[in-house]
Amino acid sequence: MTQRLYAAFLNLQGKDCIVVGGGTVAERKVIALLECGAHVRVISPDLTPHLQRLVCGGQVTHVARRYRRGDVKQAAVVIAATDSLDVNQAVADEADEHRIWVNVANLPERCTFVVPSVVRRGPLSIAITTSGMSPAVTKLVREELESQFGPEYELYLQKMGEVRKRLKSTVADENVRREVFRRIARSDVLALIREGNVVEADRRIAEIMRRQKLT
Ligand SMILES: C[C@@]1(CC(=O)O)c2cc3[nH]c(cc4nc(cc5[nH]c(cc(n2)[C@H]1CCC(=O)O)[C@@](C)(CC(=O)O)[C@@H]5CCC(=O)O)C(CC(=O)O)=C4CCC(=O)O)c(CCC(=O)O)c3CC(=O)O
Ligand SMILES: NC(=O)C1=CN([C@@H]2O[C@H](COP(=O)(O)OP(=O)(O)OC[C@H]3O[C@@H](n4cnc5c(N)ncnc54)[C@H](O)[C@@H]3O)[C@@H](O)[C@H]2O)C=CC1
Repeated sequence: MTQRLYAAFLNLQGKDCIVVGGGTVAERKVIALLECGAHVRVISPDLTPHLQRLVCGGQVTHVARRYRRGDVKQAAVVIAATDSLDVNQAVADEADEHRIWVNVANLPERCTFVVPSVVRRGPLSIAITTSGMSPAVTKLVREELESQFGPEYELYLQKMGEVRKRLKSTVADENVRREVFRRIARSDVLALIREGNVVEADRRIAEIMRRQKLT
């Protein structure tokens, strides 16, 4: 049976992350780390043109040589993304010794975490994994979800977040709060935002709150 993976979202803001290798796979992982505010150090004798630009722009630190034992310590996560099984294995060994979470691009069985495919719509993040069974299917599922969950989720969640914040500080009864959130979620607010009818969406939210005597 496939190993069941525990799902979690890491807060890597300001955390040091090490990526060994500077090819296309490393590039994809580096971009995803930067988008989450991580400090990234790439250890590789060469870089893709895009990684090179990130180094020139100061967004990424580059150690321009091959991996050496001793490179992997004091990092939040390590990604071994070279095209060599031996090198990636050595990186994984060192990470394991230091109990650092490690992702190994070409050895799924050595990953202590795998990188999922992610659909992002503002604060909504949907992560997908096939537990290493088929990245091609993972990508396909992402594309399907992207067509299902459109850009309207960003504004919708912003509004839900505002209502939630307001009610948490003004309505003491948790059951009342839960009922309001449930009603908004089951209403046509999302559909109205999708149609671009934001004024009507706001009106609908206000109406639901009024019915609960909250405004
Ligand atoms: C275990 C894992 C480790 C990890 O990297 O975390 C892993 C491992 C491997 N991937 C391989 C191949 C491909 N990977 C992709 C794409 C992605 N791979 C990603 C994650 C993962 N890949 C982790 C498990 C994810 C899960 O559990 O589902 C994604 C989701 C995230 C990301 O990398 O950012 C990103 C999709 C981004 C998107 O949404 O588009 C494509 C598609 C393409 O390129 O078009 C292909 C070719 C098609 C195919 O092989 O299916 C190979 C074989 C190489 C070979 O054949 O030798 C290995 C090694 C092996 O399996 O041995
Ligand atoms: N996990 C994933 O999502 C995927 C993984 N892969 C696998 O990942 C591996 C990497 O793929 P690509 O990025 O396309 O390869 P690539 O050939 O584009 O890049 C390899 C990089 O590793 C560097 N490298 C080699 N030896 C090194 C060392 N000793 N120290 C530091 N850096 C070193 C190279 O200089 C190069 O920058 C391959 O084995 C490939 O099969 C492929 C597709 C997807």
